[in-house]
Amino acid sequence: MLVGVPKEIKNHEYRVGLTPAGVRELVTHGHRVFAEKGCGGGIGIDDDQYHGAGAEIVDTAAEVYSRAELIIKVKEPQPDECRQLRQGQILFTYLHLAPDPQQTELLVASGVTAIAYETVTDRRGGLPLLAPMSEVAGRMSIQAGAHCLEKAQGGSGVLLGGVPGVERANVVVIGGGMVGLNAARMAVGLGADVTILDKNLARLTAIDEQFGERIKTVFSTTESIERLVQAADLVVGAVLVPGAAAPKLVTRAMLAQMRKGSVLVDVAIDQGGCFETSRPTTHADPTYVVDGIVHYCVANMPGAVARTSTFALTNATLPYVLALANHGVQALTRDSCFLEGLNVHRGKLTNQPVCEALGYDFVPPDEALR
Ligand SMILES: NC(=O)C1=CN([C@@H]2O[C@H](COP(=O)(O)OP(=O)(O)OC[C@H]3O[C@@H](n4cnc5c(N)ncnc54)[C@H](O)[C@@H]3O)[C@@H](O)[C@H]2O)C=CC1
Ligand SMILES: CC(=O)C(=O)O
Ligand SMILES: [Mg+2]
Repeated sequence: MLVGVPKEIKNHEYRVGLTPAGVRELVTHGHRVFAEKGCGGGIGIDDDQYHGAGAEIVDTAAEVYSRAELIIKVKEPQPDECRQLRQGQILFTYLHLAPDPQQTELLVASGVTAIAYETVTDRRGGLPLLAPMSEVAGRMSIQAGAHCLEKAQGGSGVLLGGVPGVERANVVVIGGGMVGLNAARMAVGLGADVTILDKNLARLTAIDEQFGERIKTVFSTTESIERLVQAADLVVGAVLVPGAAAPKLVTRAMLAQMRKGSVLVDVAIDQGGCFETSRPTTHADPTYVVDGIVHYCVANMPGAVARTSTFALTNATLPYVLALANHGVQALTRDSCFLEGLNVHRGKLTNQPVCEALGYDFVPPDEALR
């Protein structure tokens, strides 16, 4: 198969969908890889390394899109990228369609087969291609939050771990999955007082077993969220209902009860955000203030630590990339968990929560592929 790797164009996005190690695997399996000039430059991998691994370096993204049958990316295609996709081509990347009607419309119109990293599942019900970036974003959420709490950033001037004689900060993490667990781990490490909420009791039990008395676990209801957010210095939004738009769990009214300068970090922003007052921001301008509360809502947090993130992501995606290159869309029909990644195929929308969020007719993925 002809595989293409364009350079990412989203704001401050330096990750790349395939490393030279991945190129080498593909080439060894008889595939050809077109890598856009400079695609790995942001993480210190130069064109010579791609070329040495067997890639053909092409000058423009347009050339990658016109020649490749399988496009490997990191972020959702931007409108200019969507317009270069075509029927018969496979796109494999993060999509996050539920909060993004424009991208959805463009992908449907293009006829492309679009497979979303974030909805591929595994046999244990996990999200193997979201997990590595959730680990990164969860860990980053606490360092971002700690920075936002500084006075110069508009924060309340609270140090997460306190010091002897001065109490530590209250960190509340809503959602105890991959992001939440990693956020909690960092917050505990910095000495904060950490509470984690989830509505899945099995998650709370697992966290309790792992952390013991170092973390408080609380069942997530409107009442518990309202009560805990009031006293929080830093709230991390880490919920997910796979594929669906995130539920709005912290309302604008709740902000009025918080101390001015407290911070909300909405990691779930890529699914629309779980705070009523969230809107997506970029690494160039990551925060804004509503009712005295600092909001950090960057939709591609791992892009800031692009080198770590690229290796973490491509370690997870490579087996799937190889399966697609070897078998085309048949790779999906051979593996029901991989099939759950299919979001768009030849003008049909094949992910139910996305259809519900955006008002499209749902076509089951196996039916769409028939
Ligand atoms: N902004 C960014 O750069 C990044 C964002 N993300 C996003 O972070 C979000 C979380 O991802 P993961 O932790 O991997 O998902 P996950 O599936 O591992 O965990 C989500 C957790 O939320 C819980 N949950 C659902 N509804 C809830 C509610 N009403 N109250 C409390 N908990 C609730 C679930 O039970 C689950 O334990 C996703 O939207 C993901 O796309 C992930 C990586 C990077
Ligand atoms: C998961 C995601 O959206 C990201 O890594 O940017
Ligand atoms: Mg994102």
